[in-house]
Amino acid sequence: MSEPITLRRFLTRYAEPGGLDPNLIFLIEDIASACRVIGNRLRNAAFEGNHGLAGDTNVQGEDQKKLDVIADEVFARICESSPRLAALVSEEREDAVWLKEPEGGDYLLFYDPLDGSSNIDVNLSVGSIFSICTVGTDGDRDVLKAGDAQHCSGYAIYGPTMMLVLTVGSGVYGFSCEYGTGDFRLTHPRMTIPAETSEFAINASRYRLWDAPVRRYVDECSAGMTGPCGRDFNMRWTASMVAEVHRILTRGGVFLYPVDDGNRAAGGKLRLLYEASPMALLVEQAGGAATDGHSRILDLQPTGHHQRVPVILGSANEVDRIAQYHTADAGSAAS
Ligand SMILES: O=P(O)(O)OC[C@H]1O[C@](O)(COP(=O)(O)O)[C@@H](O)[C@@H]1O
Ligand SMILES: [Mg+2]
Ligand SMILES: [Mg+2]
Repeated sequence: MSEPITLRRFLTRYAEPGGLDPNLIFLIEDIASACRVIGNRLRNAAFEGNHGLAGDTNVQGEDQKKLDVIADEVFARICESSPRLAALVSEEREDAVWLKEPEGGDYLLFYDPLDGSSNIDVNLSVGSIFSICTVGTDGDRDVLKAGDAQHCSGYAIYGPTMMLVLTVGSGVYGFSCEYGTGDFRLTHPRMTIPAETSEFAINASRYRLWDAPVRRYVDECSAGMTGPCGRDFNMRWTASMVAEVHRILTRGGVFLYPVDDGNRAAGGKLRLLYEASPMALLVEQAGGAATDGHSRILDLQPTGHHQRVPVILGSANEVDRIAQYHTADAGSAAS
């Protein structure tokens, strides 16, 4: 039997023809260790009294779960000693945490320590999302990086199998955590998203709040065989972006968290730096597409750490169709 491809073996031998920077490998391995620890803390949460609210709100005014706080601390504790990591930028912290005086080529780590945390208490899949960029020049403390500047992005999914899924800019690879050894082993090489799909994911309870292009898309999908699509669609909503993206990377589909009348003032629901950009890189690397309805997500220039944006991602043909509906709607509003 051939030797298993562990995460380390993949990163050192296969991830990039010329070899990845060893300091990037150290950082990705630190992230994997943090995710392994978070997975264990989730598994033992009931015994350790870690279900429920922390009793505080985060910078965005959201109630923090105890495990949001724990996962954030685990990420920081394990990754902060990574060589050449200059700053941590967390969804749960108001400001970037600078670990050293930044030098050109140092790394910046962006993370959502626990995504989909409303699912913890009901024991459904949650995840952690991460993204890595570099410092431009010595002393540069700018962390507002556009998605195209990412060197690596990925997520851990804490589901029936714990997995780490990542891209270092050339394809998407999934590693399953082996029970017992804790090793992440390559089980899903070159994950790809089919261009066509008949499955969509959206929080349909917000129907009354949606803009016309989103309603049009969902109405057409819901009309199935009798509508303009000429085929039936399936719908899924887990309320955990990691789980939705993982499903899309596995069997295709489209995910929408659009701007609507309920979240327009905030700019949308999902965060650009910790959720939209990392997932958009993965989705594009798997052959899919990601837009805010008007622009490619990876082209968006952040204006703030915790900026929120509309997100539509997944199978390329469906994402294109939804983007066309937005263009047509903007055109008719202008005329
Ligand atoms: O509550 P809703 O409208 O279903 O929103 C669910 C969305 O919010 C999120 O849970 C936000 O992430 P956090 O749990 O990190 O705040 C996404 O994972 C998910 O797609
Ligand atoms: Mg999240
Ligand atoms: Mg979160």
